[in-house]
Amino acid sequence: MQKATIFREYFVNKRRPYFFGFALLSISCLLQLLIPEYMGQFTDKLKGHELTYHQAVRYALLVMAAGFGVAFFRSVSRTYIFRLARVLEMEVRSKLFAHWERLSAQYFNNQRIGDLMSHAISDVGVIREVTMGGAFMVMEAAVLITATVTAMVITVDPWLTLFTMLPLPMLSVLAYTFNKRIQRQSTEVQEAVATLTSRVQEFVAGIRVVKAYVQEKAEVDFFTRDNQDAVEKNRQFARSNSLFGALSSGVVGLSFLISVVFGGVLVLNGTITLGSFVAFNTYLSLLMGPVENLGKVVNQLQRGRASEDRLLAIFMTEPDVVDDTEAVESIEQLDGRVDIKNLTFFYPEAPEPALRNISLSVPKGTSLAIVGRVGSGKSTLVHLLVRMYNPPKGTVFIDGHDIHEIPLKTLRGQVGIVPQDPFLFSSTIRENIAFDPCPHSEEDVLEAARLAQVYDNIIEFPEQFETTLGERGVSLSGGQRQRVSIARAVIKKPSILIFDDSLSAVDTVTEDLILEGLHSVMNDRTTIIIGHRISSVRHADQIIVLEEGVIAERGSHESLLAKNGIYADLYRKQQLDEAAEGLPAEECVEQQKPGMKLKGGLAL
Ligand SMILES: Nc1ncnc2c1ncn2[C@@H]1O[C@H](COP(=O)(O)OP(=O)(O)OP(=O)(O)O)[C@@H](O)[C@H]1O
Repeated sequence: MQKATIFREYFVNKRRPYFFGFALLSISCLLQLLIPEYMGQFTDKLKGHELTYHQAVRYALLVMAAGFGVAFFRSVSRTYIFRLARVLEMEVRSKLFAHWERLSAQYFNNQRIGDLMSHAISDVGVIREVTMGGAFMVMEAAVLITATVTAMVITVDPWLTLFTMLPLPMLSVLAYTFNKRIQRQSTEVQEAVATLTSRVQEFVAGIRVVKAYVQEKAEVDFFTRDNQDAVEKNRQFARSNSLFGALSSGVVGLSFLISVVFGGVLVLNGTITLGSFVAFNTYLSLLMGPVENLGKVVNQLQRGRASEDRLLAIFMTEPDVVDDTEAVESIEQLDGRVDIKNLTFFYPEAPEPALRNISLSVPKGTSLAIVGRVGSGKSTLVHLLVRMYNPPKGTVFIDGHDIHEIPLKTLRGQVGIVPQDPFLFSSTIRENIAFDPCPHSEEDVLEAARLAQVYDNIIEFPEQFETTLGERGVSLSGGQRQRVSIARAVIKKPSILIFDDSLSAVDTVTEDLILEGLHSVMNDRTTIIIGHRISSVRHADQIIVLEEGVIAERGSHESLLAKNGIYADLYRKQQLDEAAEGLPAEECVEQQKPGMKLKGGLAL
């Protein structure tokens, strides 16, 4: 996108409606010129004692009619132009949202929520102000200044007009001087507001952590500091604006002084009539508003440019995960065979790879479990399967297709991922579960909830599936949130189902019930499960152990125990932990659920 396209494109596309609004506004401006003319005639007649009662009433009515005409055409054109700007505001905001939706997870990793909100609200608002009030003021100033100065020259005196106009170029000098300062301060105000917004957002999202660590006072101090900073930035901005306004008014006042002194001399020596002098000063008062507005418009345009630059920077950010040119539209269905060949993956700008030389195969309908220490690359590996980030070409294959050949819509429609963070939207439980482009029946929602072992919890709420969740699902426990998140993935009946450590907040009994329940729907589908508990992964057809991005061990539960390596070590530690709690690892599940013996594979 080229520079300055938001305004340019908009004014080019809307040139006809703007021309119509401009025509209406011009009528209003021209009607305004009648008033000084009538005032001048009235004064001359009055001074010459020629004014009859009838003529006085006529002048009063003419001035009133002109006033009504001005008000009517001005308000119609204003409403018309303002409505156009509101449409632009809506369009830019929608375009921004749509663009954000196309950007990758990596983009959002590097952004503060407050900044994003400031772009969506403040910057788009400034764009609207420029095309609304700004455009209106520019049009009014252009017509009114041209017409008024012409009328002054023709109907009163060219020299008086020239001298009176002399101070006005100083306005341009002022605008130039204040130009940079106001633009910089506008950016600082936006940034301060963004910081404040981020602070509030983080505080609300992390309220439990704040309370648990008794950080209320520290948080209030941070907030107060940011709040004061925002006020100070706004104060500086307002100070520059009002100084600019005051100096502009001073310049206009100087014009009035010249008009009164020089015009008075012209009246005294008989060059112009008293009526012309009155008309001249009335013309001058008509000019004051638009000339002052020009100064405001300059400021507004500066702010508009700053906002436009920030928005263009977003629009010019190319999404790094898109359908490749080699994407094959005809791939609409996936069976679920996963092959990874010599995959080495670096996060952008990371010096070390997060994954090194990974090779593995997961046949359709089987299960793979991934274990490993914190930060060993487990989530990275599964995120690459849904192209949250781009794996190198020729490394990740599904059903034999390089993942880059699979349209994103197919890939993400057929691979269900239950993420580590079970984020829920502030809507009903039903809407959170049926969060899929494909419509789902009532029965599908209930079945998904049953499979995820959350049905019994939901029906205990007074509004059951219609229960509205607060932001991040605060009215649910961590385990319930995880299970609603599982229901959201299983309702899609994906060909590949991925659990990214998403059974950590449920007990081992519920975990087994979930896995066993899924067995019926996942019989010929592929499952990948990341888990820290051996109980989550031990039944998988194959297990890999990641260590610093490398597959350190692979095999079945039994073969890995026999190897007596990292996996066996982990297993022993977990057994000791559970024994310390008085609950032998294996006996625990089997004692609590007599008769339930998981079948081969991952019980899926
Ligand atoms: N978006 C990112 N940008 C840069 N580096 C990242 C990003 N996400 C993860 N990493 C790094 O990649 C490595 C692997 O992270 P990953 O989240 O895959 O680990 P993990 O095994 O899933 O850890 P955990 O068990 O804590 O979930 C870590 O060193 C991490 O710091």
